[in-house]
Amino acid sequence: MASFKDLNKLFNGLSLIANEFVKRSSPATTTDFETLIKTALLSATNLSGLTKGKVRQFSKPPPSPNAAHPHASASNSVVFFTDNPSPESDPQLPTPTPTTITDNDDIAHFSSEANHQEASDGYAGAVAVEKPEFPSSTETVNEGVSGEVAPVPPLRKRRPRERRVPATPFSRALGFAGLGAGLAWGTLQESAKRLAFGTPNSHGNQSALSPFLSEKNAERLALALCRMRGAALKIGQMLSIQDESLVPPPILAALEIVRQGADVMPKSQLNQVLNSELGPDWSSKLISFDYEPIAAASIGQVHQAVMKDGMKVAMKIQYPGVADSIESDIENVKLLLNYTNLIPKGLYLDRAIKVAKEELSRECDYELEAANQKRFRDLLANTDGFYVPIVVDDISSKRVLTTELVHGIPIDKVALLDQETRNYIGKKLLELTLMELFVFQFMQTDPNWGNFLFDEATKTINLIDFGAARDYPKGFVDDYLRMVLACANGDSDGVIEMSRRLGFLTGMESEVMLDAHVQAGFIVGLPFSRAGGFDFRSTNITQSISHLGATMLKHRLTPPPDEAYSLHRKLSGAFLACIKIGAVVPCRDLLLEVYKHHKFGEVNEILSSGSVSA
Ligand SMILES: Nc1ncnc2c1ncn2[C@@H]1O[C@H](COP(=O)(O)OP(=O)(O)OP(=O)(O)O)[C@@H](O)[C@H]1O
Repeated sequence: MASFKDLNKLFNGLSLIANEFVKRSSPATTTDFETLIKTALLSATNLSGLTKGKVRQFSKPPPSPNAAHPHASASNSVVFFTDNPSPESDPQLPTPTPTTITDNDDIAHFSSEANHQEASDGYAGAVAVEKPEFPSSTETVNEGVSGEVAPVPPLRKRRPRERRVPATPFSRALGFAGLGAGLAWGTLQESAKRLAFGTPNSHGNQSALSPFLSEKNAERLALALCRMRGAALKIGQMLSIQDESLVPPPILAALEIVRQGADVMPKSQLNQVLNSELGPDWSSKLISFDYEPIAAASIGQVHQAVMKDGMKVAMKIQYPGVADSIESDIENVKLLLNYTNLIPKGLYLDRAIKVAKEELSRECDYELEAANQKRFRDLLANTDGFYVPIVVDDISSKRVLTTELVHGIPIDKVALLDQETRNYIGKKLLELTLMELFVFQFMQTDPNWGNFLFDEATKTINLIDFGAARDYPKGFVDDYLRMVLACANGDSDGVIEMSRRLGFLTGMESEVMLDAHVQAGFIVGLPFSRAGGFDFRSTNITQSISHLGATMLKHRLTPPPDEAYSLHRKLSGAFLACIKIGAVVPCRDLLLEVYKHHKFGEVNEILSSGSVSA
C-alpha cells in the first residue's frame, strides 16, 4: 500500500514538471529556453543523485595582498571609490576604482567566532556570512600575555554558495518543478530502502513514519530553498522558528540550513540591481562598498558600506525577480505541500497563504519598510533599552534599503550571558511586544531572532528589519487585551466571549472545541497568571499547546481572523525567545502595567471576572 502511495507521489512530482512545461511553453524566451535546458539537466542529474546539493566545503582564502591597507585588510572584497570616476570603466562596476575585489566563485572563508567582531550580527536568521579572518592593523585579536597573536581554531559552519537568483517566473517555476521531482525521487528511494531493510523504529518520530521526510529529502528541500530564495525561503525561515522538540530531527536540520541564510548573488547580478535601482552613479555617495555580503536573507542580501560622511551603513539589496514571483512561488509551494499530503486538515491553508502573500508583497517594498522604520524610530525615541537605526533616504529605493549599521548579539545567541542579563533581555522583549500591540497599535511582526541585536556595552537592543509591520484596529486591540487578561485570570467565560468578538469562534462550536480553546488560552495565559517572575526555563507551554492543537484542528469551524496570523507568530516568537534564552520574566506585572494605562474605546465592557488587581 505504502509503495503504491509513493509511486503516486512520484507521478505527482513529475506531473508538476509536465504542468510547468505546458503552462510556460508559449511565452518562453531564448533565455528561458537556456534556463530550461540547464534546469532540466540539473533535475536529471539531481534525479540520478549527482548534484543533489551537498553543502560545499570551502577552503581558506590566501592572505590579502592589501593586508597593510587599514580597510582592505579587513576584507579583500571591499571596493573604494574615488571622487573622479573613470568613464571607461566596466559598466558593471559603477564609479569604480576598485582596490580589490574577491573574484572567487564561492564566498569561501572560515573564521572563528572570537575573531568575528564586525559581523557578529551576521548570525541572524537570514545571516551568517562571515568576514575573512585577516585582522587589520587596527583590529584587536586574541593577544597572549607576550603580546603575540594567539591562533584561534577556525569554526566550521555552512558557507553560502554563490548562485544567480532565478529571476524570471519561468526559471523559478522550473526550479520548483525540479525540486518536486527530486523530492519524489527521494521518497521513492527511501521507500525502496525501507522495503529492503525495513522501516526504522518510529518512537513517535515523524521522519520514521513518512518516507518523504527522509534526511536526504530534507537536505534537498533546504538547499533548493536557499538557491531559489524569495517567498518559499521566507516561509521556510518562518517555520524554522519552532519549538525544537516538536519538529522531526531531519526537518530541524534542514530548517537550520535554511535559517543560516540563502546563497548569495554573484557580483554581476548585484551590480545590475544597484545600477537599475540607484542609477549608475550610486557609488558617488560612498567611500567604500563591501562586495562580500554580511547577510544573505530570503528576499535580499545585505552589504556593508561607508558613506562620504563616514557613517557605516548596511545596504539591503533585493534579489531580482522575487517581488514579481511571490504569487507563483507560493502557489508552487502549495502544490508541493499538497502532493506530500503533509498538511493536516483544519489549518485553513488557503487563508494562511492569502495572508502570507499580502505580507510578503509588503516586505518586498523597501520604501514601505523605510517608512515603518522611521515610524518605529520616533515611537521608541524615548524608551530606554531600544535603538532603531537611521534610514538613509539618499541611497534607498523600492528595492534597496540603506540604514545605519548597528552591532550586537542576535538574541538566540545570548544563552552564554549571565542570568541577570538574560532576564533583562527577556523582560525587554516582552515589554516591547506588549507596547507595540497595546500602546502603539503598530507591530513589527517578524520574530526572527536576528532582528534583535543585543549590545552588551550599552544594554541596548538594536532593532532591525521593519518589512513586516502592521497596524491593529483599536477595537481589535481592546478586545485582545481583555482576552489576554481573561486567559491570565483563568476566566473561561471571558475567554469565550472575547474569542467570539474577535472572530476566533463562531458561537456554534462543540463543547470539545470550546474546552480545547479555553485550555489553550489558559496555557498561553500561564506566564501572565501569577505575580513575580515567570521562569521560562521550566515551562513546556509549546508542548501543551500542540496536544490541544490537534483537537482544535479537528473541531475548528472558522479560520482565525487575518490579524491573528502575524500577531500569534510574533507572540509565540517572543515566548520562544524567552524559553530559548532561559529567562525569568515578571510577565504579569508587565501586563498589568499596560492594562492600567490602557484607554479602552467606547464599548468598555467589564469581563465577568475581569477586575484586575496587581
Ligand atoms: N542596519 C543593520 N545593521 C547591522 N546589520 C544589519 C542591518 N540591517 C540588516 N542587517 C543584517 O542583515 C540581516 C538581514 O537583514 P533584514 O532582516 O533586514 O533582511 P530581511 O530580508 O528582512 O531578512 P529576513 O529574511 O531575515 O526577514 C540581518 O539579520 C542583519 O544581520
